[in-house]
Amino acid sequence: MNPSPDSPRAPRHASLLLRCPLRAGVAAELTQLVQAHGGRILYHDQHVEAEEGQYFTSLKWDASDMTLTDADVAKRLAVIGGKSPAAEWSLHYSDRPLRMALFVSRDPWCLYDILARVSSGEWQVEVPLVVGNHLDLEPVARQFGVPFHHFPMTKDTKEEVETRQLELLKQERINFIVLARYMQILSGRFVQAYPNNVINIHHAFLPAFPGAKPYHSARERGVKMIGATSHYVTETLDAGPIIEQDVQRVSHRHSVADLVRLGRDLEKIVLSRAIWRHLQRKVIVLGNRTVVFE
Ligand SMILES: Nc1nc2c(c(=O)[nH]1)N[C@@H](CN(C=O)c1ccc(C(=O)N[C@@H](CCC(=O)O)C(=O)O)cc1)CN2
Repeated sequence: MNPSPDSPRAPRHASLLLRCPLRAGVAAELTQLVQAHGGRILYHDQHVEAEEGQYFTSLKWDASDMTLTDADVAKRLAVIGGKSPAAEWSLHYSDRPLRMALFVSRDPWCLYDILARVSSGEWQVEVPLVVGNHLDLEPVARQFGVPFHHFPMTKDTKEEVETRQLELLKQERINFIVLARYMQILSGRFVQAYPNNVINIHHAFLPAFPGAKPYHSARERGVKMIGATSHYVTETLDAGPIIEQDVQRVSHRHSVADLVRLGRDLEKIVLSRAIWRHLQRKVIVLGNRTVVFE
């Protein structure tokens, strides 16, 4: 169905994330770049890490009537941000949705939650594929009309399987990957192919209880709170920059099965908040920490 000629054109929004060495005037230069060339600022937030001498900003504007080309905006940002390696920035336009791959194993709740948010239109993102190391969740992907790619893996086949996975992700122009209870440890090679673009949900309040079976460890420790943590994936297990966390009270009456049941809701909400912030271009990484704008 084609929109009628007089239907309102969707606005074209630009979202800038920038980190650069702190210097006077950088905020004014960025807002001036937008406003002097037809952009209308919709959101602007900033943060300074004084000790590291770093400036961070999240700037969003309506670019529908910009008088500069995207390439010219990028060139001027490179000058403002500075060419030093200490600077990094990304500019995303709303008419080019990000492409997200989902990696799963056997646990379905996070996959259902994500696919429901995408299929309902809550999230403007493309999900070209689901990758699973087991076939359990193929029916879930099929239910939402998303191609499922089965990559069974053992320690001996991991390198070869990851090579095929990376080829598929490149072929599908994937921008970032979500590990939705994916229970395989990614190699350093894989992680380096998507730096700070692999998001994991760990079912514990990190740094407590990293690794497999955190609910068993929590029960054994007799905790009075369980938690969930979403973080960018690094080669070191469950040690990447934290994006979002939350907790839930528990007591001696809760078995491991109870903790798993109570933890499911935490995992879904924490992972969805992290994905939403990433989609909104609100997360910048500094070392092993993040700046997460509202
Ligand atoms: N490079 C990384 N890969 C993965 C991470 C990560 O932080 N860095 N997070 C995990 C998810 N996860 C906990 O949230 C987790 C998954 C699996 C295991 C584990 O030990 N699994 C197997 C070993 C599988 C393998 O060697 O690949 C096991 O139980 O022995 C621990 C934690 C996802 N990947």
